[in-house]
Amino acid sequence: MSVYIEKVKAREVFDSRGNPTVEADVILSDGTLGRAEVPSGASTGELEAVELRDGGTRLQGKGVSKAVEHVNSAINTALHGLDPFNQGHVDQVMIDLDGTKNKGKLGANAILGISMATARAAANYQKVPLYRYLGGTDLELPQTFHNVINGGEHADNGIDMQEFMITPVERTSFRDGFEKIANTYHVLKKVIEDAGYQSGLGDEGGFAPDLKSSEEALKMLHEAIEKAGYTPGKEIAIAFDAAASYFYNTETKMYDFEGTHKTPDEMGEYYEGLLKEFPEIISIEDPYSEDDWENFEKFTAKMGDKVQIVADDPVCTNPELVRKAIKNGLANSILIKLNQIGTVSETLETIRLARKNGYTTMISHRSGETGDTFVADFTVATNSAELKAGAPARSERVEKYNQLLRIEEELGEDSTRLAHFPNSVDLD
Ligand SMILES: C=C(OP(=O)(O)O)C(=O)O
Ligand SMILES: [Mg+2]
Repeated sequence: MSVYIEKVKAREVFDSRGNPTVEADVILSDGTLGRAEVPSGASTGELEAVELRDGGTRLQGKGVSKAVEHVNSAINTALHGLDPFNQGHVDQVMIDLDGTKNKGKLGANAILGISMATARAAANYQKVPLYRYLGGTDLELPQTFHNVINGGEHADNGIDMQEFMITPVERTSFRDGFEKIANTYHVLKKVIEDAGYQSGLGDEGGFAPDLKSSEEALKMLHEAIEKAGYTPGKEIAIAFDAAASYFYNTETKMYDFEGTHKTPDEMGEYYEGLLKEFPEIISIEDPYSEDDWENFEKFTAKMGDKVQIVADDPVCTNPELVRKAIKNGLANSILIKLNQIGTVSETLETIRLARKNGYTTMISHRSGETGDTFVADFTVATNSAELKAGAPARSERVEKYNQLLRIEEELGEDSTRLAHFPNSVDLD
């Protein structure tokens, strides 16, 4: 082996919500450095790998000094001398060292930081971009989903659904699609202000007006798309993440949604009503709670051939849970968040599993982000065709899109195919 891992180390830095997070370095024997920063969610699935925080887990604002210490001591000792090009082995050594099912001992934030930084170091050593190192050739730019109105856990307003996204659906370059998204975002600000609401921002850079309902938010998106000069569904479509675990009542098994108490069936009727009112909706994430697989499955059986149905909280990027989801027909698409499972190789396994079984995959940022653009390269490398990384505003979000602009420049515009559901079969 010509080059090996000499040393790994980590430090506490801060994320877009001002909370501490892990930055990890992998240094190779020739001095090459790979660096990565770990994001952090707010609407976390119950079964996510553990984000280790000082004085407990998942408490916003708590430090990550224990996770940092695990990198600097145990992980550093275990990885010394390993081949940085054998990502699977590096990840497995950390999984074994941790020894728990949920990475609760060392912390998924410690392990993921080093896992991502290892891939970066290997790419840097080969002097190739990360997307090229991880993905090889025959790559395509993704369709991007932009959360422009924030609700639920991501904003302090009256909207219970979490994310209202716009997405370019024309067969065009990434740059052209993104420009249309940015134009719509600016018009949306005016639509919100003209309706008498504040246009302050939520966690993912979308506006967080104090609307009373999700339907009102969708109406505003529809209006903004038209006022920006586009046809809803033709140039720009709509997607939403209901993140329904947030408004599910585990005792009554009802959905306490925007002042109503809906049965699961009534929730389904509500979604169907939205699809009728806004035919430009092409993707729905987490329409039911992570504790309500039965109704999630029922909805997919009924609506899965009409709209993309994405599973996030119920499966947490976990290959075992994704296997169960596929067997049960839970959804037709899987949301992919690296820190839900905690290593690059396990995330790749989940993606392969989903794809082999006809599920689409949407790579995702977290609501607490950093300037790290790993997910942009990762989406291209895995030909995932879909990425959600927040609004076309706020640098921790926009940096991901700017990285895609750079990648498109390198790959050429032919790399943008916009393989969007349900028209994902390229026939012309
Ligand atoms: C990106 C999301 O939010 P968070 O990072 O808070 O889980 C999501 O729920 O899809
Ligand atoms: Mg989600």
